[in-house]
Formats: sequence, structure tokens, C-alpha cells
Amino acid sequence: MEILDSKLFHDFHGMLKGQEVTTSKKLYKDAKGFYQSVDASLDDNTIMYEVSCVNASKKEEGYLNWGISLLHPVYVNGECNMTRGHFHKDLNCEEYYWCASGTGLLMFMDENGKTWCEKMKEGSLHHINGHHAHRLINTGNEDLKVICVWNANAGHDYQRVEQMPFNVRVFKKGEEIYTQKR
Ligand SMILES: O=P(O)(O)OC[C@H]1O[C@H](O)[C@H](O)[C@@H](O)[C@@H]1O
Repeated sequence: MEILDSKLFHDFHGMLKGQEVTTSKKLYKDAKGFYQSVDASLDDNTIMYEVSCVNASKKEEGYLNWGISLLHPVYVNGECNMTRGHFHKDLNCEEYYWCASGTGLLMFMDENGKTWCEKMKEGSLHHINGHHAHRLINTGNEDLKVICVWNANAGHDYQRVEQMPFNVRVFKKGEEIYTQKR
């Protein structure tokens, strides 16, 4: 019997490593549209968040993806750094988010536009119903690292949240977090 080393390694407080891992970075210039206003003090090439994934060999039912999203503590005129956010293309596909470190909010939106959040902190585990759009928000002063597991056939429907955007924005002033209806 062969006893092999694992092909992948995920340090609890670090990134995902292994040959099959793909990483993408979201720069401020590609995220400007997420925020209420443009912050001229931020360099266009500021890295807002990074996503590393191990994608399944097939984008089919029964296959799973594993990933980590890492959001840096960047504020855009006081508005907290966030992911683009999406519905799944296949609404039958659920997802789990598990907070490895940092503090933030997981914003949900149902198909009627009702928006709410769950608090994220180290160890918090979040179930995402396939019918709910989801967006990560870093409200802390350190990286927010969130481990994600989702069906390989889920897909990302960004258009749907552009047509019906999350209707609440999250800001930080000093140490106070506050929200604003958009
Ligand atoms: O694609 P975004 O909405 O910007 O979110 C960033 C990423 O967050 C998590 O890692 C999800 O599971 C990924 O599927 C998603 O791509």
C-alpha cells in the first residue's frame, strides 16, 4: 500500500498551497464600481482581495470546489472593502463559508432584494442557501480570511446583483461600524 503526502495544504491562518491551486487578485481599478464613491487617495493597483481555489476536474453536479478569499483592510472613503458578490447560476447549489481569521460581515440578499448580514469572526461557520446572493465585507483592521466550499456547477451570476444590487452599504468611522441604505 502506498502512503502518499497530501497534494494540497491549507494552513489555518495562511493561504492554500499545492500544484492545482489557482489565484486571482481583485485590484481597486476593477472594483471601483462596487463603492459609493471613488477614493482618489487609493492607488488603482491596490490589491483589494485575493481568491485562491482548487477547482474540481469537472463543473458538474457531485463535484466540489475549495477556496479561500482574503480581503485586505482597505477603506474606500470609509466604506468597508467587499467582494463583488453574486448569486449562483444554479440556485440549487449551496455553499459554506468558514472564517479562518479577521472580522467582517457576510451580507445576504434573497431573490426579492431583502438584505441582511451575519457577523464573521475566527471560527464562525456560515451556510449559504443557493437562492441567496452573498458578499463578504471586511470590517476589521486586519485581513479577513474566509474558507469556502461550493458545488463545482454553482457558477457565478454577477449580472443579477448588478440589476438588483445589495441595498445596504457598510462603513467604518473610527472603530464604529454603520450602515447606509443605498
Ligand atoms: O466572485 P466574488 O463575488 O467577488 O467573490 C469572491 C469569491 O468568494 C468566494 O471564494 C467564493 O466561493 C468564490 O466563488 C468567489 O469567486
